[in-house]
Amino acid sequence: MVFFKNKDEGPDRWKEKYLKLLDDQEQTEKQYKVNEELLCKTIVRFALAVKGLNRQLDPHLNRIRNLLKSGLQSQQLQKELSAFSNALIMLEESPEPTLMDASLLFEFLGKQYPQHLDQLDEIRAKYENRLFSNNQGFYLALLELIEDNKPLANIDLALELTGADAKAINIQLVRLLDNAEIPLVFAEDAEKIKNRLHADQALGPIFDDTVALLLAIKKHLESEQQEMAAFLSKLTEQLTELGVKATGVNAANEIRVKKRNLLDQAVSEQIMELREKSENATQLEPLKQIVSSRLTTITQQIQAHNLQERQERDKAQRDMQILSQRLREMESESSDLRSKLDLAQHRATRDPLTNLPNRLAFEDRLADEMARCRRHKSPMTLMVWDVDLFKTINDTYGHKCGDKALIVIAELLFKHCRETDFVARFGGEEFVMILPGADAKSALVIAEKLRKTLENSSFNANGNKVSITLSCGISQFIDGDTNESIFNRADTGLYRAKQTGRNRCVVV
Ligand SMILES: Nc1nc2c(ncn2[C@@H]2O[C@H](COP(=O)(O)OP(=O)(O)OP(=O)(O)O)[C@@H](O)[C@H]2O)c(=O)[nH]1
Repeated sequence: MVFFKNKDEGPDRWKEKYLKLLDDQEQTEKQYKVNEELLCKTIVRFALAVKGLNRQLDPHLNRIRNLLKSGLQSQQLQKELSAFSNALIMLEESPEPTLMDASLLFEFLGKQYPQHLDQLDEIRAKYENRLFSNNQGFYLALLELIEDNKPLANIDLALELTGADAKAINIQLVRLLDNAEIPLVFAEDAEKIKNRLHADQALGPIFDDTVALLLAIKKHLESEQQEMAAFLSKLTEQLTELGVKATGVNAANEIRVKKRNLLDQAVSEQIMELREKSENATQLEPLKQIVSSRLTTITQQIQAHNLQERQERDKAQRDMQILSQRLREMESESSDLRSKLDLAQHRATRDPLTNLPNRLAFEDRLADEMARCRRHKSPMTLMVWDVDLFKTINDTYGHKCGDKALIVIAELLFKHCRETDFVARFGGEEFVMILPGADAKSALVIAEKLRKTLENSSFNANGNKVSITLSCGISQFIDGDTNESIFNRADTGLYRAKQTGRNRCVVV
C-alpha cells in the first residue's frame, strides 16, 4: 500500500493540513459563537420590542430573555420557545384585544411623581382591568394627574433606563400618539415627535415634548368642549325662544291646535335629532353646520306655519267683517221692517183723523175684554156714542169743521175715561167705549157725566162757537155674549136714545 504518493504528500504536508483544519475549526467555532451571541441579542431585542403588545405573551418573553443569557443550548430555552409558540397559537385563536404593557410607563411616572403613587396605582389597576373605555381615556387620566404637578424628581432618563427599557417606552409613546385622537392643528407636531421617537433620539426631551403636546391637545379639547357647551346653551335659548314664539301664537280653534301639534311634532323631531347629533359629535365645526341647518329648517317650518296661520286669520277677519256688515244690514233691514210693520199695524188699527183706535182694534179689544170677563166673572160694559145731527154741522160749517168737531169729541171722550177703559172711533160720527169692571148702572152714571161734559163743550167753527151733543146706548156683558150681540144691544139703546129726543143715554 502506498501511503504517500510523492514527497509533497509526506508526513510534513499532512501535519500542515491538520493544523490548518484545526485553525479553520477554531475560526468556525468563533464565528458560531459570534452568531449565537448575535442571535441571542436579536431575540432579546425582538422580545423587548414586542413587550407590552400582549400581557399573555409578556411573561414568556421575559423568561426567554433571561434564558438567552446562558446561550442557545439551554433545554429550558427550547421548552420556553415551545411554550411561547403555543401561547402565540392560543393568541391567534383568542379574539381578545391586546393590552399594552404600561409597567415601564408607570415605573417612570412613579419616579417622576412620587407624590402621586397611590393615584398612579389606581389608574394602573383600572387600565389593567380594562375599565377605560378606550386608550384615550387612559391617557387623559394620566394627563389629569400630571397636568398641574411639577415632577419632584428630575430623572436623567439616559442614566436611569437601560437601552431596552428606553426603547420600550419609546414604542409606547409612539403607540400613545397613534392611539390618541389628534386634532388637525396638532397633527404636524405629533408627526415630528413620532419621527424623533422613530429616530431613537434622547427619550427625556421627547417624553417632555409628548406630555406637553398631549396637555395642549387636552386644553384644546377642553376649550372646544366649553365652546360647544356655550354654543349648545345659546342654541337651547334660541330653541326655547322659538318654542315660546311658536306656542305664543293663539291656537283659537281645534284645527289650529291640530296644526300647532303637527308643527310642535316637527320641531321636536328636529330638536331630538339635533340633540342626538350634538351628543355624538366630537368636532365643533361639523356640529355647528348641522345645528345651523336644523335651525334654518325649524325657522322655515315656523315661518311657513305662521304665514299660513296669518293668511287664515286674515281670511277669517275678512269673512268676519263681511258677516258683520251683512248682519248690520240685516239688522237695519229688520228695524226698517219693524217700523214699517208698526206703522202698518198703527195704520191698520188707528183712525187717522182722531188718532183713536179704529173699528178693527175695537173688535179685537172687545173680544179680549169679554174673554177676560168670562175668566174673572167680572162685569164689563159697552157704550156706543153717536153725534146728534152731525149732518147739520157738516152742512152748516163744512166738512172740515165737521172733522174738527170729531177730533174735539174724540179728545174729550179719551180725556174723561179711565186708563183701563178703551175708546175707539167705530166709524163716521160714531164712537165706542169699553169699560172693564163697570156694570150697566155705574156705566150709566159715567155716561151721563160724559154726555153733560160734551154738551157743555163747544168748538170753533169758522169763528162760531158751536155746541154739540151725543146720544149713547149702553149694554152690560152677559154670559153667551158675542161681539155682535153685545154691540147690538148697545146699538139698540142708542137707537132708543135718538128716538127719544137725542142727547141722552139708554141702557139695554
Ligand atoms: N165731516 C165729517 N162728516 C162725516 C164723517 N163721517 C160721517 N160724516 C157725516 O155724518 C153725517 C151723519 O149723518 P146722519 O147719519 O144722517 O145722522 P145725523 O145727521 O148725525 O143725525 P142723527 O144721527 O139722527 O142725529 C153724514 O152727513 C156724514 O157725511 C167724517 O169723518 N167727517
